[in-house]
Amino acid sequence: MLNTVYRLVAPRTIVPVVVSQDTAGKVVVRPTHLSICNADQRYYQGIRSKEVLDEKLPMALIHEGIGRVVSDDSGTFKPGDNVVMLPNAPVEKDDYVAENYLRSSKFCGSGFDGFMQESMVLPPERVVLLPQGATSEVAAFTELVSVAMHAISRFDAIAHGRRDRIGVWGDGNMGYIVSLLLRLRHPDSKVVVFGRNALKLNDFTFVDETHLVGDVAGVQLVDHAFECAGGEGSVAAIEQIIDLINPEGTVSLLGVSENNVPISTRMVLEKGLRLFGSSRSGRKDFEDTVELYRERPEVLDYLSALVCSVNEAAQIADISRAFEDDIHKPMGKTVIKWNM
Ligand SMILES: NC(=O)C1=CN([C@@H]2O[C@H](COP(=O)(O)OP(=O)(O)OC[C@H]3O[C@@H](n4cnc5c(N)ncnc54)[C@H](OP(=O)(O)O)[C@@H]3O)[C@@H](O)[C@H]2O)C=CC1
Ligand SMILES: O=C(CO)[C@H](O)[C@H](O)COP(=O)(O)O
Ligand SMILES: [Zn+2]
Repeated sequence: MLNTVYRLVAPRTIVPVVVSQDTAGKVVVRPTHLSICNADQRYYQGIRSKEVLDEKLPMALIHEGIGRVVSDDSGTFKPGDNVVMLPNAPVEKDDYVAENYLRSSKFCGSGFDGFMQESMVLPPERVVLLPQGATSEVAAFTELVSVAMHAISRFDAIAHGRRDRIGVWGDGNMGYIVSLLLRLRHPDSKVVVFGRNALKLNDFTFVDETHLVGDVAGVQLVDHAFECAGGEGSVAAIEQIIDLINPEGTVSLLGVSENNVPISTRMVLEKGLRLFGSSRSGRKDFEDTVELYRERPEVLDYLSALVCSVNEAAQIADISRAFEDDIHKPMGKTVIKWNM
C-alpha cells in the first residue's frame, strides 16, 4: 500500500513523503483525531539538543491519537471500528522490565514515525477498541490518560499503605489527569494539588484542596507525591515536594526536563524517601483506561475540560497552525481533526 507520511525534517518544517507499506497481518487505521504533547513541541520547535534532532529527524510527530479501521488482514477488527492507536512497539518480552521501559522498544514520534500519516499500518496488538459514545476530541489524548494510569498503578505497588494525603504538583494536563484518576482510585485519600495558576486550579473541582506554590504556609504535609510539572518547573516542584512530604513517602516523577534537575539528596536520605520515574505506558494501561471510560463515563466529561481547541487539518499549513496555536494556548490540549 502507498501511504503519505508527514515528517518533520527540521524545526517548524513538515514535508509529505510517500512510502510503500506491507499490510499483511496488519490493521490499517485512518487517523481521525490527534493531540499534541509537549514532547512533540520539543521537536517541532527544535528545543531538543542538536544531537537528538540530528539522530531522530526526519520523523512524523504525534503519539496521541485515535482513528477508524479501514481494513484488518488479521481479522481482529471490523472496518469502521473506532480505535485508539498505541505508540509503543515492543520487539521483545522481559519478565521484569515492562514494554515501555525496554530500550529496544520503538516509540512513535520519538525516533520512529508518529501518527501524522494518511493511514497507520499497525499490528493488531497496537490497537484497542474504543467504547461506543467516547467523545472523539477527548479520546484523542487517551495515551496521556494511559500514562497517568500507568504511573498510579506503579505507585500502588510501591508506596506504603498510609495514603491519607496525596499531593500532586502541576496544574496542567498531567496534573489534572493524575488528580482525577487518584480521586477515582483512592476515594478515601485527600487529593491535594499544588500549582502556579489560580485560574487553572479552579478547574480541579474534584480534589480536596488546591494551593498556589507560593502560598503553602500552614499546609499539612502529604504522605506521597506526584511531580507533574516538567521542564524548568521540575526543579522547584521537586524541592517543594521534599519539603512538604512526610518521612518514608513515595515521590512519583512524571515531568520531562531538558536539563538535569538538582535534588537535595541529603533530605531524600534523611526522610527515607523513595523517588521513582514513570514514562509512557503499555497495552495493559490503555486497556485499563478504556475500561475506565466504559465503567465511569463521567471521566470523559471531566477530561473534556482539558480540550482547549479542535483544529481541522486538511493541508500542511493547517498542521503548522495547530502547532503554533498550541504554543500560545492558555491551558489544555490542542486536538487536530485529521483530514490529511
Ligand atoms: N512521563 C511521561 O510519560 C509523560 C510526561 N509528560 C511530561 O509531563 C510534563 C507536564 O505535561 P503537561 O501537564 O501536558 O504540561 P503543562 O504545561 O500543561 O503543565 C505543566 C504545569 O505545571 C505548572 N508548574 C510549573 N512549575 C510548577 C511548580 N513548581 N509547581 C507546580 N506546578 C508547576 C505549569 O505552570 P506554568 O504554565 O505557569 O509554568 C503548568 O501549569 C511535561 O514535562 C511533559 O513533557 C507528558 C506526557 C507523558
Ligand atoms: O510524552 C511522552 C509520552 O507520552 C514522553 O514524554 C515522551 O515519550 C518522551 O519522549 P522523548 O524522549 O522523545 O521526549
Ligand atoms: Zn506524550
